[in-house]
Amino acid sequence: MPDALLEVDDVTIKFGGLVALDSVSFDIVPGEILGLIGPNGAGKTTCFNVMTGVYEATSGEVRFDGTKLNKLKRHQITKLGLARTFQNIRLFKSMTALENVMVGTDVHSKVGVWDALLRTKRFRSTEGASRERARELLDFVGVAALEDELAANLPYGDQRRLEIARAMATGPKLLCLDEPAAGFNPAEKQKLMQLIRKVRDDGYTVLVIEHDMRLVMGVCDRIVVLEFGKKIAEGTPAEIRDNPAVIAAYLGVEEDDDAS
Ligand SMILES: Nc1ncnc2c1ncn2[C@@H]1O[C@H](COP(=O)(O)OP(=O)(O)OP(=O)(O)O)[C@@H](O)[C@H]1O
Repeated sequence: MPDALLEVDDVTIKFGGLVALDSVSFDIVPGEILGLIGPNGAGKTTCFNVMTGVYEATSGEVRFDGTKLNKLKRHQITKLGLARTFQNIRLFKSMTALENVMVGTDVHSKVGVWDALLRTKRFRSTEGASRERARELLDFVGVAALEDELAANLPYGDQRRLEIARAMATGPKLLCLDEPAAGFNPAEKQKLMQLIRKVRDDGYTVLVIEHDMRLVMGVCDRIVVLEFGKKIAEGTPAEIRDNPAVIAAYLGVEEDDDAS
């Protein structure tokens, strides 16, 4: 396996008496689509949050591209190359689709406030490049025709796609999608699977948290399964599908429950 892009190394997170993550370790390698799954309350979002700087690990560490993330702020983590979308869409609703994506491209911009106020040459050329990149990304996710629409007016599925474009605009090495299929019908899920594969084929590494098993099994190269804050399995979709501990976790029965 190539060197890991992201390493979750023996991470524990406690909220008071509750252990939300219990000595969890796994790697994400460049170019893969990794799925993080588990029943409600298993710790998936907590895991996402520790990777993206929302929470700090109680013990253990997360390394991204060799850099320890524990003490970094969210924007510093974004600059390192880790971007995410949210379970509940968080677009700038009163900005257009294009503007939403341009905001993402600003992460690496060297343009300062004075450049913007005075509309300097540097500002104009950066703005032009940013607009062009944003257009490419809108086209990539399939919402190019809606670039001038306010984000709030986009159909739900297109808002989700726009969020992915905005996250991609930050130029991430790792793109983390938090329940991207939430609220989708089967046809939209199918389109989303194609988009996730296309994102990976374009050179990105992808982490997906998702409840929809068909989507996870259909799109992921590897899957990590959490239950009650612990990693209970890791493997290919076929391995996970047949894993007794995973089946038991999803059926809500004990592994050693002999039903006698
Ligand atoms: N900020 C917090 N303070 C206290 N407890 C928390 C906090 N965040 C998460 N938890 C708890 O940690 C546990 C794991 O929650 P988490 O949201 O990570 O699970 P999940 O697998 O993402 O669940 P779901 O699929 O329902 O989103 C839960 O018991 C939850 O109540």
